[in-house]
Amino acid sequence: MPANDGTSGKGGSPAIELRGLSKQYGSLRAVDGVDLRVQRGEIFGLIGHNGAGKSTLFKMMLGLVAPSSGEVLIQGRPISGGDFRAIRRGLGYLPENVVLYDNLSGLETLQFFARLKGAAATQCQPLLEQVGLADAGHRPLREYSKGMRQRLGFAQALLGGPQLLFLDEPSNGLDPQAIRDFYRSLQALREQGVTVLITSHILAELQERVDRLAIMAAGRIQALGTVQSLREQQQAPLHIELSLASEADVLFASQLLDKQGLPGLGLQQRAQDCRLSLSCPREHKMAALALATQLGSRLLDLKILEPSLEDLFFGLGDAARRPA
Ligand SMILES: Nc1ncnc2c1ncn2[C@@H]1O[C@H](COP(=O)(O)OP(=O)(O)OP(=O)(O)O)[C@@H](O)[C@H]1O
Repeated sequence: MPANDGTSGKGGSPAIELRGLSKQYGSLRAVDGVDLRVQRGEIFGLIGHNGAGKSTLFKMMLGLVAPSSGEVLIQGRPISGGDFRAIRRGLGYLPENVVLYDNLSGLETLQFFARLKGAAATQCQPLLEQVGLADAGHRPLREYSKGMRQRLGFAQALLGGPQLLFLDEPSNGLDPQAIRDFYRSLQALREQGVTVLITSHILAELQERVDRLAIMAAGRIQALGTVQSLREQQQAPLHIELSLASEADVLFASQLLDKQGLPGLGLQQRAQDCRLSLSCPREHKMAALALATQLGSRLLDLKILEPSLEDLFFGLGDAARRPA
């Protein structure tokens, strides 16, 4: 494992350990030699292009798809071993596409899944309340919106109080308030020591909410770490945005910055709203700020923006792209 992957370094067996995990479908290598450790109590994000192998990786970790080679250990125990059923009982899974029966009510649906999972039926009503469906529990699912179905799917994943949660695009169809509530409940679970693996294509949503993440492409992990460690690994430039008093000041500022010739400084003038954006290598941040202070009263405001997860994803270039 790379040293700079932001691993928390907590003791004990990792919640999940993958060793050389691969899955071959005919001539397609859907997952290709993945090594990974996720620590207990981590919220771990998995991102990547369509078909990168995220769901297949999830299904192998859940024991739903047999690996072609490699090994999955859950809390130090192999998922394929004799205690498979006991291990599975400690896992919660929200699949990408939840299959639900339209004629059952929300409560009946949860009770059905509780029976399958061997969980107490008394958990169902409190779980409906937890996901904001208390008032809809007796309505048939054919009357549920997409977001309500997704919330019910989340409640289903929480049945039995799992210590490990696998959530495949859980915020799909949720409105902004529901997304916020959903991530708050993930934080609460994390504080109780629950480990959460989550996939999403909405990178801005994951950026501030995961402890670490892996970027997958073509079945492989291309980058791994905290968002900050990925910024450092990639040496991703910062964005500095200057607001100036007039168009003439924009010109003055860009000439001043140009004259200093700091290497790698990308200048973009937006004269129409008196802004100047710089893409600035990290090591020149202080020099660029020192230059900005020379602008005196011409400078009205200054913002420093760290590269977003989306910037980092696209910064990987071909390594993050879907094979043609
Ligand atoms: N049962 C299967 N049989 C054959 N190929 C499969 C099977 N399941 C997945 N694949 C292929 O494996 C690759 C990885 O698929 P997977 O669903 O894991 O990707 P993903 O990263 O979850 O994609 P998405 O973001 O679109 O959900 C894809 O090329 C897919 O077509």
